[in-house]
Amino acid sequence: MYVNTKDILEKASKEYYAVPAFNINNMEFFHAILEGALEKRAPLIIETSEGAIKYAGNGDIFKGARYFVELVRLFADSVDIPIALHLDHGKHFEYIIAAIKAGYSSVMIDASEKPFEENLKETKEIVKIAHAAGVSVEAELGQLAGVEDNVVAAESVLVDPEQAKIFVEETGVDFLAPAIGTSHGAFKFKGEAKLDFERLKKVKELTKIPLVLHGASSVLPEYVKMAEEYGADLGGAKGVPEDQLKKCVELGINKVNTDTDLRIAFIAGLRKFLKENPKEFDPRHYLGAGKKLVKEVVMNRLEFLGAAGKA
Ligand SMILES: O=C(COP(=O)(O)O)N(O)CCCCOP(=O)(O)O
Ligand code: NA
Ligand SMILES: [Zn+2]
Repeated sequence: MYVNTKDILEKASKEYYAVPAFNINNMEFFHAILEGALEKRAPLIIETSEGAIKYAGNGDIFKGARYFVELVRLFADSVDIPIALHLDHGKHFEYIIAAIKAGYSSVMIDASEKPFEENLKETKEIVKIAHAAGVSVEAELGQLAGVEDNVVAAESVLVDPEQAKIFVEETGVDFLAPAIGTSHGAFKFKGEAKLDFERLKKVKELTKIPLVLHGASSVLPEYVKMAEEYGADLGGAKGVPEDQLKKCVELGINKVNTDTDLRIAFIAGLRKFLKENPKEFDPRHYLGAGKKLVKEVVMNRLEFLGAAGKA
C-alpha cells in the first residue's frame, strides 16, 4: 500500500533499524527494487532527484513527477508492503510543488548550501505547504563533504547538533539529514572512510526524530570488479564501509539513501550481458541483466539495514 514516508520512518526510529531509500530514473530500476522489497517483506522508500523527474518527463517536470507517482502507485496499491515515494534533494520550489501536486509521499527541501537562517526560513515555508497537503518533509543540515586529499571537508560543513535541535523545533521538519562526512557518488574518500559518529549521536539525542544518511552507498567491490572486468573504468571507487553504516544505524540513522550501489550493479550486469551476448538486441533482455543485479543489491541492503521482515 502507498503510505506517507513518515509512517515508515517513525517505526524505524522507534525500533532502531533503517530503511534504504532507493533512487530511480526509469521503470527497470523500480521493478528490480520492488521485487527485492517484496521478497524481503520490507517497507520501501523510492526516491527521485530533480534530474530524474526532468528525465522522466522529457523536460516537463509536472509530467515527470506524475510519471513516477503513477508508476509507483500502480504497483503499490496492489501489494501488502508499505511503499512511499520521496522527492530527493528538492532545491527548486517548482520541483517541490510539482511533487506535492502529483502526490508524492514526502519531499526534501535541500537548502543546506545556504546559511543556517536561510535554510531554516525556506524549510519552514515548505513544511507549512507540504503539511497542509499531508506530505512529510526532509531537510539537510551541514553539507556533504567534498573530498580534498584524504581529509573530510572542514568542520564547518558538518552538522552542528545544537543548531539541529533549534532547526527541528523551529521548522517542524519530519526527518533530518545531518552531514557527518559522507558524500555522493562512487569516490567518497581518498583515504580511510571517516564519519563523525559522536556528532550523529548528539543530533539523535537532541532532535529525537528519524535521521537520514546521504551518500550512503558502500560501492561494493564485487560489483565494481565485475563492471571493470567488462570494460568499466571505476578506478579509486570507495564507499561507506558496511561496518560504519551499521554503526550509523545503531546511532539513529533510519533512512539510508542508496543510488550509486544500484547504478554500479546495473552497469556491471549490462556490460557483462552485452559482452557475452553479441547477438542480443532485445532491450528486455539486456536491461533485464542489469535489473537482476540491482535486485540482488537491494535484497542484501534491506537485510543488512534490518528492514527485511518489517513490512
Ligand atoms: O545520498 C544519495 C545517494 O548517495 P550515493 O551516491 O552514496 O548512493 N542521494 O540523495 C541520491 C542522489 C541522487 C543524485 O541524482 P542525480 O544524479 O539525478 O542528481
Ligand atoms: Na532525500
Ligand atoms: Zn543525497
